[in-house]
This record gives sequence, structure tokens and C-alpha cells, in this order.
Amino acid sequence: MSSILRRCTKLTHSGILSMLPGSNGRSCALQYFASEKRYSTSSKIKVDLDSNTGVAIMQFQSPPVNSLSLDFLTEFAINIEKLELDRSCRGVIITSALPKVFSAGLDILEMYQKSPEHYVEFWKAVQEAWFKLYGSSKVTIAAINGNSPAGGCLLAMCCDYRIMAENPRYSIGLNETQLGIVAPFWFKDTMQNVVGHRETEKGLQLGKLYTAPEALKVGLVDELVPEEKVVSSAAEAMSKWLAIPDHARQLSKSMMRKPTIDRLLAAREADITNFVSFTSKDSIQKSLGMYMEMLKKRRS
Ligand SMILES: CCCCC/C=C\CCCC/C=C/C(=O)SCCNC(=O)CCNC(=O)[C@H](O)C(C)(C)COP(=O)(O)OP(=O)(O)OC[C@H]1O[C@@H](n2cnc3c(N)ncnc32)[C@H](O)[C@@H]1OP(=O)(O)O
Repeated sequence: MSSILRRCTKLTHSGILSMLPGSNGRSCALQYFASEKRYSTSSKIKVDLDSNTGVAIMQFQSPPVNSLSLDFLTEFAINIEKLELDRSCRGVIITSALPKVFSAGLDILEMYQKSPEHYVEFWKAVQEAWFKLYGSSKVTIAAINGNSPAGGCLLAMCCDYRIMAENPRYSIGLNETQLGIVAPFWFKDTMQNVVGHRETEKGLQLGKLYTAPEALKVGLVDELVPEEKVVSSAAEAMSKWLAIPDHARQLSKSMMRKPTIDRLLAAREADITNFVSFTSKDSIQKSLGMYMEMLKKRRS
């Protein structure tokens, strides 16, 4: 991994990168990885695995805002699973290829005016993505290079380490209550495991979107770096995590996360039933419809 950084630094200093269109530290890291094995090319997510370092970089590329649709979540779970089974992969960096947004969270259209059967399928995909990422034995690092509300925040919180662009206009948090909906218990558990009980209680009730500096202050993210350095800093952090023997780190991770995972495993079906009955309520549909309208108005 340090070879990646040395190479990025060399290129930046030599000015070669500045000759490339849209070049910056972020694209340097991406270009380096891109020169390695293209692991998977699906429409919404790109994965490159560097066979020398064992580090995969997963880029979300689903315009306009990387919302977590059924298709996106399915692709995501498949990719994480594939990497999990690949013994040559030791770590995964998750980031966005789109400007200004890491992920806008669950795709609201998947929860709006659809059939109960659709809600079941969608929620299973949300659960599956969480199981795969939260339960991954690999080192996972979120390189958060844009806004990351709700489900986007959940994905980042599932990772072992979070690095966010220090842009104060970017925010992250579980803002569900602002939409008139409620984050399920395992979203809450995941947040509580990151920032503790008190901050989760405040954050969840208020549907708080933390600015990048606020997120650092409460421990929702671990580092803030200039936007162009988010991916190279993630690569640097990764090298530290990979210096620990895998078996010892993996057992420690599993020991910390197993109770949280077991809790959803035991309540998987009930959680789906809750989601479907909650989402199907007229009042919830009305709230979601109003929220989508608000997003559109804000745009115009
Ligand atoms: C008690 C039992 C409980 C059981 C469980 C019950 C309930 C279910 C809980 C479900 C948990 C939900 C989790 C979620 O993740 S909900 C999603 C929350 N997400 C948001 O609130 C983010 C909304 N979006 C934004 O704030 C912004 O879009 C942005 C991410 C900051 C990006 O801003 P900007 O670059 O200015 O883009 P635009 O706002 O202009 O958006 C571009 C188009 O994308 C559409 N959009 C945005 N977000 C979403 C989304 N999450 N899903 C679907 N579509 C989205 C937006 O409307 C624009 O569309 P247009 O081009 O057609 O106008």
C-alpha cells in the first residue's frame, strides 16, 4: 500500500497528474487501482482489485445520487460477497465516483406506491447488504467524498474506519425522522456501536445530519482530509490496518460485531413484516410523497 502512496506522491510532484483532465489526489489513487485487475464492472458499482496489495476499491457510480435501489443493493451484496470469498483480497475501500455525494441512502422510490411484495423484496436486499458488509472479515474503509444521509450513513458506519472530505457542506447521519419514518433497530445498533448511546439517542430523534466537522467531533467519522485526498488517505489508513495479522484482527472484529448481527438474524422475518406494514401505512406514504416533492422543489 505504501507503494501506492509513493507512486501517487511521485506523480503529483512530477506534475504528470496535473496534465490529466480532472486530475487530483483522488483520481491518482483511482487511476492506480484502475491499472490493476478490473474485478467487476456492473452498471452501478465498479470494483478494482490490486493483486499486489490485496486491496479492492469499490466505486459507486449510479447517477444522480447513488441511491440504494433494489438493483444497486443486489449488485453491492454480490460484490462484497465475491470479495469475501476471494482469499487474495484483504481490504476494501468504498467510495463514490460521483461528485458531491457518497450515497443519498435508500432509494425512496422503492418505498413509495409499490406493492407489499415489492417492499418484501426490497427490504430483504437492504438486510442482505448490511449482513454482508457489517459481517465482512475484510478491512473495510469508507472514503466519504460527499453527502451521506440515512442508508448512505449506514453503509459508512458498517465499515471499520471512516475518512470524510473536510468540506463543511457535506453531511452525514441517520435523518429518517425528518422524512417521517423510523430507522429500524439495527440501523440504531450500528450507530450506537460507533458513537455510543447518548449521541445515537440525540442523532436518531432529531434526524440529525452532522456536518463533516460535527461528525468528526462525535466520532461518527475518524478523520477529515481535503477532498482530493480522501481515497489516498484511505489507502494510507488501510496499510496500517493490514499490518495486523488477519486472523487476530478478524476474530476481534467478529467478537465485537457478532451480538449485533445475531440480533437481526433472530428477528429477520419480523423486521421484514414490520417494514412492510409500516411502509404501507397511508400516513407513511404521505410523508414519503411530501419529502420527494420537497426534494424536487428545493432543486427548482
Ligand atoms: C418501527 C418499525 C420500523 C420498521 C422500518 C420502517 C421504516 C423504514 C425505514 C427506512 C430507513 C430509510 C433509510 C433511508 O435511507 S431513506 C432515504 C433518506 N435520504 C435522504 O433523505 C436524502 C435525500 N436527498 C438529498 O438530500 C439530496 O438529494 C443529496 C443526497 C444531498 C444530493 O443533493 P443534490 O446533489 O442537490 O441532488 P438533488 O437533491 O437535486 O437530487 C437529484 C435527484 O435525485 C433524487 N433523489 C435524491 N435522493 C434520493 C433518494 N434517497 N431516493 C430517491 N431519489 C432521490 C432527487 O429527488 C432528484 O430527483 P429529480 O432529478 O427527479 O428531481
